Amino acid sequence: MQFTLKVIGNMIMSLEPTGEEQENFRANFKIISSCFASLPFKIPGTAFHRGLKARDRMHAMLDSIISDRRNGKSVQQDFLESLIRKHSKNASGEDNDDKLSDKQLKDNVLTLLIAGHDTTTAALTWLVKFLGENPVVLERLREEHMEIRDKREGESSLTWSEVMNMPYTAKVISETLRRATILPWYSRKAAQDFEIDGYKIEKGWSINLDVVSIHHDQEVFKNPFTFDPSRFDEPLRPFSYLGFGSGPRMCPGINLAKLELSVFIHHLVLRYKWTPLERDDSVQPTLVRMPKSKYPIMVESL
Ligand code: HEM
Repeated sequence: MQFTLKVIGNMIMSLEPTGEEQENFRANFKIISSCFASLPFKIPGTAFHRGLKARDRMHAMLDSIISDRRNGKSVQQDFLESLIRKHSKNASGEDNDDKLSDKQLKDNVLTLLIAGHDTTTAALTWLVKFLGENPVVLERLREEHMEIRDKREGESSLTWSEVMNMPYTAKVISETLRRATILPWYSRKAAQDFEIDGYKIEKGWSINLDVVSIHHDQEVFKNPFTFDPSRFDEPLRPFSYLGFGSGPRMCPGINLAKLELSVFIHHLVLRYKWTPLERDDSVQPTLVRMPKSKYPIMVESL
């Protein structure tokens, strides 16, 4: 979905939503995303090599954007601006030890774009699919948003306090992330030797969590394959829901992602109805779980 790249590109670095810069950016971004989990062979012709070349082109674009910001040619109020002003090394080199070099700065921007784009795109796609398949949930969700709209005075847009007060929407988002499990695994390093189900794990080993199984554990989630946001009415057992991970490495984009999803839901359910064009439940076996068909739909105004 181009929508999420436009939103995140705009928030992080005020990228124009259309035009040549956005097109180049999107083309390179697509190459990087598609070879993200490829084997690391730096040999021309491999996906990894293509990814490195695309990253270099992205760095060159960022170099020119950063230089325009530093010499005052472009002034913005975005994440990149605060990285440049507050967190990057200055030319004098004084008091710079805890600041980012330009390469680190560019890598941070790319990390946020990559980590924040495909995940949110997948979440939106699953959301549309689950809502389409669960008309009762969709109706209740629509009621919540109609109430918000009806209470609003005049033509004003969605406000921050409205977004913060969407209890059913928050449960729908959590249930979407549970059922879909956008990131099916991620790893941790064992801090000490331990044993689990008879398997010995040694300190320092990398452990992959099987989040799909955790999210479909019958003991925690009754009828785990049913889409049921009311599961989140009561607090769950700790570590049984890991839609955004947990602990110090938990997703730092959690609030941005929830905001994007809530705003999208608001406009989607108030304005549109949709029907799927393909019925295929298989999941694309990539790092970010996505319906294989990308879930094409036909959309009509309500
Ligand atoms: C629905 C959308 C999203 C989902 C489902 C999601 C999910 C996750 C998960 C499961 C992790 C691993 C957490 C862990 O190891 O405990 C993660 C890490 C991360 N996410 Fe997200 N994420 C989303 C959106 C975003 C956005 C919008 C951004 C940034 C703009 C972002 C940036 C990151 C980064 C940088 C990490 C690595 C954190 C670290 O290793 O310290 N994510 N995300």
